[in-house]
Amino acid sequence: MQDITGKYAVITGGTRGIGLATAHALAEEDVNVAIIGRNADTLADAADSLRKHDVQIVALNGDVSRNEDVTRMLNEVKDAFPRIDILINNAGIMKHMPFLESSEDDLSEMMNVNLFGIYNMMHGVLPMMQEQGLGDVINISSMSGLKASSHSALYSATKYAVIGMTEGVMQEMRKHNIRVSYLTPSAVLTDLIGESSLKEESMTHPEDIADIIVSQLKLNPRTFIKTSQMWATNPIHK
Ligand SMILES: NC(=O)C1=CN([C@@H]2O[C@H](COP(=O)(O)OP(=O)(O)OC[C@H]3O[C@@H](n4cnc5c(N)ncnc54)[C@H](O)[C@@H]3O)[C@@H](O)[C@H]2O)C=CC1
Ligand SMILES: CC(=O)C(C)=O
Repeated sequence: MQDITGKYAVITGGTRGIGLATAHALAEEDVNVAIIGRNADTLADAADSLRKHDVQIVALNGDVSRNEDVTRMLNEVKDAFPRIDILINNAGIMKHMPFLESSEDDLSEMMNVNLFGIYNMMHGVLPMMQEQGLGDVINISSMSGLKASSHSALYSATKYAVIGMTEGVMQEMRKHNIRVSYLTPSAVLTDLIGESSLKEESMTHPEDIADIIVSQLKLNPRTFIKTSQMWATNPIHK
């Protein structure tokens, strides 16, 4: 295992859910963390909650689907951090609806955040990691990126696309000692899925995904887990 103390991480969608839990877990490991969020107030609250850890915390306000925001935010990171070792592309949105009731706007809204957001972030960060000759990028897809279900056709399309893009980028980056991987969680107890038919305690919690991310980052840099699926062990209906 490697020691990740003192590394520098950027987490998109770090203001709540899986992103915020990951920010806390990394800060707990003495990793310096920059979080990205669209809402200035929630971003400030999340950053304040992270300041109990004895590491550098940077709050970046912007929308990952807007390339100009990503360029500005990465310039802010470069002013604060000497390098970026870890990029967690976590920001995502989900809309559920029957396919025939969906619109092109629904599709482009989800594509813009879930796919172009990751594209924009990787375009900005990977050249820095190539120069460093090391780095970790973890993209959050979903079980919906492996198997679509009724009313999730558009969301699934974005998450399948994340996997396709990640697989290709992974192959290009290995020779630079950059580990590019993706996770496919199933239902996680966050605001994104809203009311669930499952008992909360029996579901996967955001902290569980954060634990997996930290474990993967601690692997010796010569090895990585290309992808992993997370399931609740024994999901129980209410
Ligand atoms: N909760 C679940 O059951 C599962 C979630 N996922 C994925 O995990 C990721 C995180 O999801 P949750 O923590 O559940 O969601 P959440 O809704 O609790 O948090 C999403 C975060 O992304 C941020 N965000 C959304 N759009 C953004 C944008 N355009 N620019 C910057 N930040 C933006 C939000 O402000 C928030 O901080 C998403 O990509 C989601 O698709 C995957 C599988 C299961
Ligand atoms: C929300 C999501 O991505 C699920 C349940 O796979």
